[in-house]
Amino acid sequence: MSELILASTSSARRALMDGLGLPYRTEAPGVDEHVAAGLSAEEAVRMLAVRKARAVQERHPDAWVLGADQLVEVGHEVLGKPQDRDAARAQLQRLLGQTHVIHTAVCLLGPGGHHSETVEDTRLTFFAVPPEELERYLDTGEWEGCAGSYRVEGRGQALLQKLEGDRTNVQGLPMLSVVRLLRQAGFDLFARP
Ligand SMILES: Nc1nc2c(ncn2[C@@H]2O[C@H](COP(=O)(O)OP(=O)(O)OP(=O)(O)O)[C@@H](O)[C@H]2O)c(=O)[nH]1
Repeated sequence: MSELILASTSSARRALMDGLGLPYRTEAPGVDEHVAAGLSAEEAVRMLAVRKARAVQERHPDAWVLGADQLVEVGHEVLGKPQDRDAARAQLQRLLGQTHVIHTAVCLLGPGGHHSETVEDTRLTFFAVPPEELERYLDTGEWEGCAGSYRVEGRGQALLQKLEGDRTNVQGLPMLSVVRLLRQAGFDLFARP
């Protein structure tokens, strides 16, 4: 198989791919992540995952390229990555005591016009915790770089009352789906190095 590129700057996505053990490298997609207003969260993440993968594939047309994007949906609001602590506080105040959905899209592009994609949802319910506990969680800094301002594999799991779906999907890549897309594309996941 020609090389596999993860079109991502996300350390969490890199950690998940490292766990799979396939040879790959990362490259920043370098795309504008704005999408038209009025798109559903699922439409937006799908569009952005394809946009990221295509941007890298244009630079490396013979490679396999995996792109991903994630948004948090709570009620009718869609949340991305917070810009600062105050934005992270506002996001978490919206999530505490509620159920929200993480939508993560992945897109696999390959030689010969291969294009496969999927969107996975994970539902999470958070405990309602007092403001002082929220401030202590913000002090961990886990909000930085995370859609929804928490890390499900870190101290954020102390906020978690219920999780329905693929936990890795919350971290940034739905690994059950990533494995399925790679196998369907013909990858040997235990190839000799
Ligand atoms: N470690 C961790 N990261 C999370 C969690 N929830 C969301 N994230 C990260 O939040 C980010 C979602 O924003 P995106 O716009 O999809 O991705 P990004 O960080 O800009 O990275 P790119 O792939 O380069 O676009 C990703 O990096 C996810 O890995 C979590 O529970 N744990």
